[in-house]
Amino acid sequence: MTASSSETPSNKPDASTFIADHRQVDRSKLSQMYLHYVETKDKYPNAMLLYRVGDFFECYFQDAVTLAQELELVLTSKQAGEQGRVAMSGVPHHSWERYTTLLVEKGYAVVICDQVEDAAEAAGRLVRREVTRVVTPGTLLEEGMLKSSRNNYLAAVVIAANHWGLAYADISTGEFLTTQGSDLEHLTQELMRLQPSEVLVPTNAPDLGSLLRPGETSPHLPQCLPPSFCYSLRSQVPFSQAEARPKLLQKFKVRSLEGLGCDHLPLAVRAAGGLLEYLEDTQKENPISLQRLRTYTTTDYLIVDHQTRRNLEITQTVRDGTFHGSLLWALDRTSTAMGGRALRRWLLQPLIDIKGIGSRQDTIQELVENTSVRQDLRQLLRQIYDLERLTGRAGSGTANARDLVALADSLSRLPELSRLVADAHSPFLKALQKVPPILEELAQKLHVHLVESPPIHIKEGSLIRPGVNPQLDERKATVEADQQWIANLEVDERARTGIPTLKVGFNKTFGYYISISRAKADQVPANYIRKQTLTNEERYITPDLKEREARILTARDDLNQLEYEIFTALREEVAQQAEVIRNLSRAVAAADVLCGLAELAVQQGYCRPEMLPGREIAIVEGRHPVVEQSLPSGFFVPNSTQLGEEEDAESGRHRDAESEIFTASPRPRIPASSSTSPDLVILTGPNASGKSCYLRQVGLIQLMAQIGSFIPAKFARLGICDRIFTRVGAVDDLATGQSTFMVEMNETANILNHATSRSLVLLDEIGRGTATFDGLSIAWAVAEYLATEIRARTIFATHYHELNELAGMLPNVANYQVTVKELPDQIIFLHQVQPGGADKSYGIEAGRLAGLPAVVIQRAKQVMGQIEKHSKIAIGLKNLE
Ligand SMILES: Nc1ncnc2c1ncn2[C@@H]1O[C@H](COP(=O)(O)OP(=O)(O)OP(=O)(O)O)[C@@H](O)[C@H]1O
Repeated sequence: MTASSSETPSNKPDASTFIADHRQVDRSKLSQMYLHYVETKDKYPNAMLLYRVGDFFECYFQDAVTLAQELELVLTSKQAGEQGRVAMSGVPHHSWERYTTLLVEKGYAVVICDQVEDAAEAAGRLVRREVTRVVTPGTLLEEGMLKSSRNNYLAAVVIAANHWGLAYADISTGEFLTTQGSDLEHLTQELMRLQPSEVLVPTNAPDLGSLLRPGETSPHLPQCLPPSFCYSLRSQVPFSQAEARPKLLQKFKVRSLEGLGCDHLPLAVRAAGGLLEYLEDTQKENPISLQRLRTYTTTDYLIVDHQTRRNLEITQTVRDGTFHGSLLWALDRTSTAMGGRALRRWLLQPLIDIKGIGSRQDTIQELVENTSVRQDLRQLLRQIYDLERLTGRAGSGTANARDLVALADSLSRLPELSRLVADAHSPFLKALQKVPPILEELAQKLHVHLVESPPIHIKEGSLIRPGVNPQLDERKATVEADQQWIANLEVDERARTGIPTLKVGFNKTFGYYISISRAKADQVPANYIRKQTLTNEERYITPDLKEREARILTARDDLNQLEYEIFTALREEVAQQAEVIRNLSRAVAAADVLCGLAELAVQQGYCRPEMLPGREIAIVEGRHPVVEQSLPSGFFVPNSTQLGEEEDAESGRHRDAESEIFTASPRPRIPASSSTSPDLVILTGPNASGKSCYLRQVGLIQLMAQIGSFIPAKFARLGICDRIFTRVGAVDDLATGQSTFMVEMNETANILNHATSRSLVLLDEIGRGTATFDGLSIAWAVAEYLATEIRARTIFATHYHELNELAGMLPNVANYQVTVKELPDQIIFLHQVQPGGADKSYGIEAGRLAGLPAVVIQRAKQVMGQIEKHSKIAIGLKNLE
């Protein structure tokens, strides 16, 4: 890619020969255009200013240097009046989206200063240019800049002491939510869930307007904000109650914020108001159509902290951060982009409301039972484009004609969709039964007006069908007649002049011309006016030809303008219906997720779990949803789980775990243990036997159940969890300078401080990062605390067999082991979870299989024999001392 210039650039830039900082110039010596550039740059000192000059967007001064460095473009220089040469780099104007995407991905804000009038209109004076858009990571709209599979969130936070407000919006889909909380840790967790592309923070920093790229720090950034996001430092004024409240009232045309649910939440209001102001500031004349603000509470959902989401590999794997191998990968059978995004949102925010879960389950069940509706629905959904984002682009005036055609195609599928589910009785299918007639009319109108395959550019005509607008048709007919006259000219003039090689051509500089080979130049008629001489030909014009040309060009401009006006009026009509389209899109997205989950349930043989308000977690023949799909069919060994004694709803007493579900019902029994429904299970077994897999399987099944999905099991009764915690093999957190052991202890402390009897706690080893006895002691105390003080449902996988003794001391603790079959010189992994504790760890055997030298293995066995003989670890009861 080479840099551009309407002037000739110097080929070898030499930093000493040009100015690369706009603050160093003598403005009185700048030519008009550069003065305007510098003045615009003053307003956006922290953004990259892309300045339209003819067919290019150019950057000057420091932005030119950055642009060239970041995008590997040529850095050159340009004469900027008497001031001399200034650094310059640029990109072709039609590829601004691509280059802007790259810059935004690198964490830059990009200001687009476009020409807002034609160079011809300017007639010699400086062409009028204006900032038409400020593009930042959180304010992307263009299709090419966004990932279809995930939302692109812009967040805003307001922090006051230990309280916080958080608002977030995806301006491409219109989603807009706000909340408020009182523990800064919860704010961090919400941000980690959302993974916003940009976070607005009100500060009194001197460098307001700057965008901190991920990892960059500022003393003005509150400590609780994770460093992995882009932060925009904003003025505090729009985030004040005095500014934010009226802004929301005005935006949503309401008299009070009560209807939006945030009247009593001042911090939520301030965050939302500040976010709106930012959108106005960056979008300039493109209005953003947001959905009505919704207020939510984090405790309305199952709380899954970032660590747990990571450990359970919900959206990406721990090992290499890939989508492939994650839970989302295993579950996603959606057919639309909207459904894909919704499934991701659901997985990151499972429910705790049994009724809500039940509605989703009912819909899945109906689709599981009705194969033909399910298949037809999937087929139809595949033909529906991204209605949410298409509507978003229509609303903000960035949609092109292709977008509107795609929108019309999708809208016209909706009646078919509604007919398909006409007899359905589950809630999410019923939501599709009524398509507002206005949407059918809109689709019809768009189809009638727009050609089937319009071009991308909307100002160059060929968008509107004939018969739509008489004025347009009339002008088209005139242009066509003139074009036909020109087309005939070649034939007529050849006959008239007797020159068979005479041609009529067109180029941008001269317009239409008649070309004749130089050898025949003496035969040209008298009315030909010579315009250009080339090596082999002469080019002429005639007054008639020029007259037609002028008519064609003017008529074509008018025509294009008229088409553009008709198009923008259509786009405006779509924008007017944004709310209606988006409501339906949400219903389509939800139905798509559930249809995909139904398909998955059928393909993989999932069951509908019974969801209960109690504490029981009973899973019969459960499977790990991801590992199962990665293994050949039938290879995965199912395992059952029984945790948490169920409380008798009326008396609140614990019911006997041997009650009806496992005795009276013909359902398979889960393994019996000392406690048939323990709160805490100590899980032992050799390396690679399947402990981690089992542990995660239980967490994933619970999480899947709470998004309303069917689950990989034969049968399950699951009490609703308030939180899921995991602690899984730690990795050094080098970024924060914490050792493996400290990370492990921090995570364990977090669990012990926040878990409740309604939580599910999954611990994969504790205390391995320190001396054996320290580690064992901590592990023991943690298990004991969880079982007796918190009574959280816990599975504790460990190599410390000593912990098996706990089961003999505490009634709500049981031992499970993952079994292996021992042959003389090998171990066969059965992957079966059985009651009882393993008494052998096979660690030395694992070392042998891994290829440790025989002499080392031999010596290890000898040492172990000695330790076993001499060491008797005294493990006592609490009141031992
Ligand atoms: N139930 C199962 N059915 C079939 N294969 C399984 C099952 N459970 C685990 N596996 C396989 O065994 C491998 C090892 O399992 P996992 O990592 O859970 O072992 P582990 O006991 O936690 O080992 P370590 O103690 O070394 O961490 C998994 O990668 C998986 O492929």
